[in-house]
Amino acid sequence: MSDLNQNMQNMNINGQASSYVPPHARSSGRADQGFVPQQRSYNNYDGNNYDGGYNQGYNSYQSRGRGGYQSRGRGGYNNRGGYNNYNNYNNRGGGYNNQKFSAPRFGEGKWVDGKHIPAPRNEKLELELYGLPEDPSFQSSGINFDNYDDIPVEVVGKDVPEPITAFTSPPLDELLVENVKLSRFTKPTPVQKYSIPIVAAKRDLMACAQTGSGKTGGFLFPVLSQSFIAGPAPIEQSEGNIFTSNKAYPTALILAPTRELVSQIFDESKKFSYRSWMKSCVVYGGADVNSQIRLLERGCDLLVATPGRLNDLLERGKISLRNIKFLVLDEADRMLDMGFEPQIRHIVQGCDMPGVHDRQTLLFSATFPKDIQMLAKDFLKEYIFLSVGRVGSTSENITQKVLYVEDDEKKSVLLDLLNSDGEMINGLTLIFTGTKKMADILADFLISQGYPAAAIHGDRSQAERERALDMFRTGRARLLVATAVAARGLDIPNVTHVINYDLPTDIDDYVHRIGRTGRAGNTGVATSFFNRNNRNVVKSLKDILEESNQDIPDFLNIVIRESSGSKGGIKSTRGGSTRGGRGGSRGGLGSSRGASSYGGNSWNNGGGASWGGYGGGSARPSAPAYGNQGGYSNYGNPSSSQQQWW
Ligand SMILES: Nc1ncnc2c1ncn2[C@@H]1O[C@H](COP(=O)(O)OP(=O)(O)OP(=O)(O)O)[C@@H](O)[C@H]1O
Repeated sequence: MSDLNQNMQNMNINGQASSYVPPHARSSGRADQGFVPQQRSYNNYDGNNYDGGYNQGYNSYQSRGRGGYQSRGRGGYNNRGGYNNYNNYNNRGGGYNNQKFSAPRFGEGKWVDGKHIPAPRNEKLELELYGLPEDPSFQSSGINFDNYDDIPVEVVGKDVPEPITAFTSPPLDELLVENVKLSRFTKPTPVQKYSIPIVAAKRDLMACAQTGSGKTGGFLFPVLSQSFIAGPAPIEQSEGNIFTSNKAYPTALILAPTRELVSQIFDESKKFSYRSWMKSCVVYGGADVNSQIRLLERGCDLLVATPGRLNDLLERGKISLRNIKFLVLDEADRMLDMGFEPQIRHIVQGCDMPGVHDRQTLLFSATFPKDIQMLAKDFLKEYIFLSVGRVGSTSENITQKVLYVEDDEKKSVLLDLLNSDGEMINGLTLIFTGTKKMADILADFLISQGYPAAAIHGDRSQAERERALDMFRTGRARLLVATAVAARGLDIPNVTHVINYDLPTDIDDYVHRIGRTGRAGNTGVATSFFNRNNRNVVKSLKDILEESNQDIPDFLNIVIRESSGSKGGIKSTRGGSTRGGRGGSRGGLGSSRGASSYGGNSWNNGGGASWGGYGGGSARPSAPAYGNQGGYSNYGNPSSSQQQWW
């Protein structure tokens, strides 16, 4: 890698063809011989080869239309017979009804006469849910996990509860603590340290934390724990007999932008709701709606959904939101980017969900542009704002490299990277392209060169997308070529390298893309191919590299200089010309308490969102002072164009 880097750094970027001849194109014979990728075998814990049963299991899964990643290879518990019913064991009407009508199933507890009765432990299920410690398809925390403690945290709001330092009961429910231990989580990440007591104190929360730093647990732990303690809401008589109305009445609703993300959150929720009265369901578009309805009819206490499909099911009268105690919006900025705002507003304000004072709302977002602030103003009450690290910053667990590569050299350089030491042996590599077409072309190219590659993008069917992800997770495809559809939230263990074959045009996407590696305290590498076509992000890319103490190649400065001399110049897209959502000054907040000093000025770099106006002492936050700082020019309506490249 280092030789290659040297070559790249020394490349002539003055528009002449490079003299660099990639090793694989030289007559060394490697290209002729073809590459025989080394691949670790990933067997199921029970010793069955995953390949063997995959298709059969996958198809049967599809025919049930269950949704989610059940075939993703973490033991594949729908593929093997004995456990096929585990996820179908949901009793109708959720935990409330268990007490009267249904015998609990494996791993499902019940709520009886105001008491939580957890199910007995089940060894096989635990193996399915939590895996073995050495199983690489389960994320384990890495050597830098303790470094999260050094990340500056800022908490703003009235009467902020003290953070916790360990997973203990109280404030957490005992069962949740047991499930956290089964997941081998030894201590909370910063976002979890704060979110757990904040939610326990019945407060609303708006939060932002670095990629891979445990935001999912940040909302799942407190929501599940509080629900375990409080139990389900009784169904009112006026609703009629729910056994004939076949409606689901979830207690908690989690909205997230993509099918993959909701499926992943659903999987996590099953781990942490194990043995409890809470039954999880997932619904998303692109999968058979009738199968999802049948599952909902069997009971749903925690619903993870994409906004579009949830609206559909609400319109069909299959779900009532009247019992919602917790509303979580994950990746809120991405949902707005994707044009989901009308659906979200309809779900929250236009159906039967309790009002803002009768539920708790948690909003997680990487950026805080104007429309997110509007949403927060309408959906949250006197909330606490939590930020872990600088908003939009990258984790220092990721080593970022930028190579100058002209478009027509990208394939060659990619092959070089893939052939460099250990690349195809040690971990998984995620390669991002700018377009769906390029994702297919590149995956085909890599396969033709003998590399185990799969592709995922928005034009692929749901089954194809799940299959590609599954192959990647299980290591059967060690390379996944993806569009931005895989940029956010996906938590795939053992991704050691992210390659931006095409850099994104939005620097926030860069942050999320590279955040697929270096998660949970593990280290990772992100390599980006840069050329003059990427000049729109050059300044913001340099800012990001600087902030996270990475090397800055000279060519970035050259292109910045060139561009600032040209008509219009170059501006940082960070909080400036394109999005304006990053950073953001937040004047006028009430009390402020940081776990460590936040460095004050870093919030003011962006010049984008003004986070002002929320008076600490008022019963409700007053309208944020949006500040009109000119940071939002392109932010308004990206959904249609975005979906083209997804
Ligand atoms: N307390 C913890 N101890 C150890 N590992 C943890 C802990 N909390 C979360 N993890 C693991 O860290 C990984 C990243 O967590 P998660 O996916 O929630 O990150 P995230 O902050 O939501 O990232 P992104 O911004 O990319 O969505 C997951 O594999 C999760 O299981």
